[in-house]
Amino acid sequence: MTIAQAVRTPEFDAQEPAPAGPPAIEVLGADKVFSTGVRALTPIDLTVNQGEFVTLLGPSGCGKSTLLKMVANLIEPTSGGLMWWGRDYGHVGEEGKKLVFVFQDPTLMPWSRVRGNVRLPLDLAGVPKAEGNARVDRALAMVGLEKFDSSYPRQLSGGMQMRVSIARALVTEPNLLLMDEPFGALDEITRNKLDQDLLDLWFERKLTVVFVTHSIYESVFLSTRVVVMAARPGRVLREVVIDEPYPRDDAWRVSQRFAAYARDLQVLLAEASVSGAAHE
Ligand SMILES: Nc1ncnc2c1ncn2[C@@H]1O[C@H](COP(=O)(O)OP(=O)(O)OP(=O)(O)O)[C@@H](O)[C@H]1O
Repeated sequence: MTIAQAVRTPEFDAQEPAPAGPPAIEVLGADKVFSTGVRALTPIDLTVNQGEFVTLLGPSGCGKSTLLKMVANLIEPTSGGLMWWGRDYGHVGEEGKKLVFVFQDPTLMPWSRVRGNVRLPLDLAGVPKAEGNARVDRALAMVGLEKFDSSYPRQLSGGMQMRVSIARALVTEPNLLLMDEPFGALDEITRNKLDQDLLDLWFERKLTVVFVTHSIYESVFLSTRVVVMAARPGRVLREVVIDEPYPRDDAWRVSQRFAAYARDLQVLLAEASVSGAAHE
């Protein structure tokens, strides 16, 4: 019996199938061996359905970012493959299907005001100015920065800069948001606030999100499903459905069910570390 099985709570066993939207992303036996010889991922099978909020949780080096970058088509699998909305990557963009990647570092242009930073993807795509400005206004309102459109990045806090980065992603009107530890560098209060705002945005706009984090609490707060990964070699250890209705708020953070999920994931992460060490 594994440690995780030994302490499993009722919540843990009461797993329901993931939300039933059609697949947005299918990872089909995709693995990754880098040219250095490092095997970052063993073959992964994972489906993210439309409308889900899926979090990849695991110890450092377990391949979370590698998997997310494969989903973003920023790196190719060594073998196996992926499908985006049931088709290959060459068809992304058809029928209005778009994905966008948000990094931990907001990577803003320091010489450009907030409005210019958010408008960048539209300028690159040749969107006419009037339409672009209207879309920038909408994106800034979504992240609560409409009064800061003339500020420079250096005039903003770290949390506000991250909001600009999210607005720059939303201005492209994506269906799928891929986020690699977007709030990892922020203090806990700012992080909780941004988690709440992101969740509200996801809920209202019916987005699909794949989110990478080290934080158990963040994963329980946000996710419809947590994919726990283990290292050396990187693999999926377990998927846990967080069976809690939305919208979620601070009452969820302090509930007993939240604590039970967090405890179960803590045990699973301990198992992930032990089994990772066993592979060394
Ligand atoms: N471009 C690369 N070339 C060679 N090895 C790489 C490359 N990118 C990642 N790796 C290795 O692949 C493994 C998985 O890395 P990855 O960054 O995906 O893990 P992670 O779970 O996201 O880690 P962290 O939580 O620390 O960001 C690590 O051993 C890492 O050193």
